[in-house]
Amino acid sequence: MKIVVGSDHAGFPLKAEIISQLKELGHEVEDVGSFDPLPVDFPDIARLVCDKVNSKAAERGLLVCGTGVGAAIAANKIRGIRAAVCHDVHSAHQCVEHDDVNVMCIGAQIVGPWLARDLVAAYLSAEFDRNEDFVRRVEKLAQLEQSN
Ligand SMILES: O=C(CO)[C@H](O)[C@H](O)[C@H](O)COP(=O)(O)O
Repeated sequence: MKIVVGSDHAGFPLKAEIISQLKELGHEVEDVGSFDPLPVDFPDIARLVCDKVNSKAAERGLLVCGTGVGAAIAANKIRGIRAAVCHDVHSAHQCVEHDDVNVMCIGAQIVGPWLARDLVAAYLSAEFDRNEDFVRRVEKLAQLEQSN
């Protein structure tokens, strides 16, 4: 799978670990930064990741900031993006299965590298379940975007 990954300064060290894991798992990875630990604003990185997902340059996105929260807020403001902060393995796969999440956000100040590995593996191995209830709810999410 082609995965786009981005982080701010707080997520920078964990992003490097996640990229190593993705490569080990055989995924193709595009890193959109940041490329050093200097402060950078998470909305700018969220834009870069989400544009790659929306243009289908990548199938899924991963964002890492301090808590995952700012990255998720930013990503969810971009049309076509369904982002979620996931710090437990169940949410990491169910968010794809039920909600067709296309950008998962992780807080590097909240989870360690080993839990992050499990979160990433759960997220990437999950697929959207095209059950009519889930499809209808995701369509309603798109309608909410249009109504703003
Ligand atoms: O977690 C974040 C946003 O939800 C960010 O990664 C930052 O950690 C947070 O905004 C704090 O900013 P700082 O410049 O690292 O103090």
